[in-house]
Amino acid sequence: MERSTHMFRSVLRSLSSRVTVFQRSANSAFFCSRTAAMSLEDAKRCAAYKAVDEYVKDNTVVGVGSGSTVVYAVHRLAERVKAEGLKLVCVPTSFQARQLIIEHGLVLGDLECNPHLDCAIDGADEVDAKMVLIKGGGGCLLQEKIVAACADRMVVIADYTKDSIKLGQQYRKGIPIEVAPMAYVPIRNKIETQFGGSLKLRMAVAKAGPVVTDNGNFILDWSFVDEKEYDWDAVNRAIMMIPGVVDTGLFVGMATKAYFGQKDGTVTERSA
Ligand SMILES: O=C[C@H](O)[C@H](O)[C@H](O)COP(=O)(O)O
Repeated sequence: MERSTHMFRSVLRSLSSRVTVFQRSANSAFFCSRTAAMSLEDAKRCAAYKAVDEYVKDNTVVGVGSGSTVVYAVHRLAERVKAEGLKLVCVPTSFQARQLIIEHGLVLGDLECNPHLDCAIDGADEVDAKMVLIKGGGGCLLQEKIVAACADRMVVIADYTKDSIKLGQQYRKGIPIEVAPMAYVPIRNKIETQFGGSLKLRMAVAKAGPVVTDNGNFILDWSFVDEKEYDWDAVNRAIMMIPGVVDTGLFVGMATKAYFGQKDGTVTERSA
């Protein structure tokens, strides 16, 4: 009995050092307050809430990205729709995003009915100083790139671990490349010969064999050469020319704004 009371008190103590992450200000906007123990999840949430509050307006079409940070953006979209009566149409970038939109009671759109978006909000695996992104850690790069290309602006939401000067500084899993299954070996060989480094076929975790994307393709993760200075725009274009390559996780010249949630509850910004 004494032991469980002690455990309950220590859980309460640890929670109370962290709960004041969000407060509602007088004008009902949310902001992050600083606490001693901001977690990575708190940092993601701060960035996501700020982006949604600053970029999403009434009567607009919003692209909903994929991954763990986007979950917070969808929470905030749902909160604002409820509180402010915003009229939004949400276009998903993956099966995960589609489920999030439906679960939160948001209006689901698609590119057939909504080919023009006002803004796309998405996470990233890494963002460099020039706003070149690596995306596709969750295998959703193809639809993410298509949706972002249909939006007036692409806004990135991320925690501080995604913020880099140079690609590869933070994200060590390589650049994801979505490929037609039959072509993965010749594509792997061509990229290794032309640009160096090595490519690995991404394997599934709770399934035997490779990861199969929402589009029925495979993913190659390219560990490029750290010491080399790559022109990512040129590299992206060259890889896209290889038959069988469906798309790359290199997003060059697409994102206009990035929000990075920090350890101390602040959010830093970068613009293209
Ligand atoms: O395929 C996944 C997407 O590109 C994600 O946006 C990216 O992996 C970042 O995800 P997270 O917010 O979970 O770090």
